[in-house]
Amino acid sequence: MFKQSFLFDTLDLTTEMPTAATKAVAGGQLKLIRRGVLEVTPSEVNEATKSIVISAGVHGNETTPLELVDAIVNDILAGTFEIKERCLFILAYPKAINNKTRFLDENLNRLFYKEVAGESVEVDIAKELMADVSAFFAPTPESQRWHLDLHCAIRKSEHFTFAVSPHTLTKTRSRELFSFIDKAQLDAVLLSQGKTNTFSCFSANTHNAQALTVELGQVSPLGENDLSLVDGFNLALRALLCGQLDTIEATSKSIIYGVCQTLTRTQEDFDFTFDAKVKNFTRFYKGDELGHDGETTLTVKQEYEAVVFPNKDVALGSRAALMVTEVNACFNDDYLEFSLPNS
Ligand SMILES: O=C(O)CCC(=O)N[C@@H](CCC(=O)O)C(=O)O
Ligand SMILES: [Zn+2]
Repeated sequence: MFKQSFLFDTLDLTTEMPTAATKAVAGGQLKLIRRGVLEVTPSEVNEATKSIVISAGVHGNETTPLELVDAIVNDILAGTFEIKERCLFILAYPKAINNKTRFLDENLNRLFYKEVAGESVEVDIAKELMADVSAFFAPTPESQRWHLDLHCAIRKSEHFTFAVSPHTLTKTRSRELFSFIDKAQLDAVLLSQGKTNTFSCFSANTHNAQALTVELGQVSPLGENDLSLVDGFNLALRALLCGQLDTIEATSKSIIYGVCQTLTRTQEDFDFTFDAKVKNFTRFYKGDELGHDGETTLTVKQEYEAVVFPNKDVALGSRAALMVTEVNACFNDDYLEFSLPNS
């Protein structure tokens, strides 16, 4: 089906990819929808079959997920790994991956919303990917829809792996999804409180999918990743895809944080008080000054707030950091509910 592999054929923009090519494998069929978008269907599909989107490469310099996905597809083709759920594997942004940069014109992972407009490479990609995911989820029960959008963090982190759970008004934080987070040995999970127009947010809000952005360590060049550092995640992901998640024991509980502030850059004159190389989840305490946005001083409001994804140079109107704090969460009717301290 591929000259080299799903990943390296996708990245080889000098060669056409035979869209709609199919290949039967033990226990299913692979169908190349288009460059970078591969649908794998198990031999048996019923109401209980999950439909799982696994996306990687939304940011071109985040390469661990690319290597994990390529290894899974290689094993399916080799017949050594048999999926039992419907899967859509996406390698989202070949040009940025080849360019070894996060994006070319603008951040693709802020463009996943229906009314997206404008002229950029990324807007076109976002529209195509939303259409691919919508087509994949269309014939399926909402309760069986999952989307794991795999990323890496730009900076070092107090938590090497963590997930971001997008905010929705529907039941998209299931006990099963959070059991997966624990079984995948993700150190932490952030509960968003507002729309973020990310890929996982699109699937959760538009298709009521159980969806996460997953951060798998720190960015490094393709082929230079130590995949052993995300073994726990890889094993749980593979167990999920072959319907054997219940064979995986959770050896620890992920710490649950709530997003208590989203710091947005609205002014040219924007800066933080802390060093640009600060680790994700570095803590600041009530009253601490975090920085300024024009004339507005940014301060800590909770007893403590930990900073995640700080980037003072984002485009005006974009998210410059998330501030999070630990929350008490519980499951009500098998869906997670939480409240911020003193809320
Ligand atoms: O390390 C960073 O600053 C960014 C890493 C990354 O790409 N994270 C995602 C998170 C998306 C979300 O909030 O769900 C992003 O910024 O797009
Ligand atoms: Zn990313």
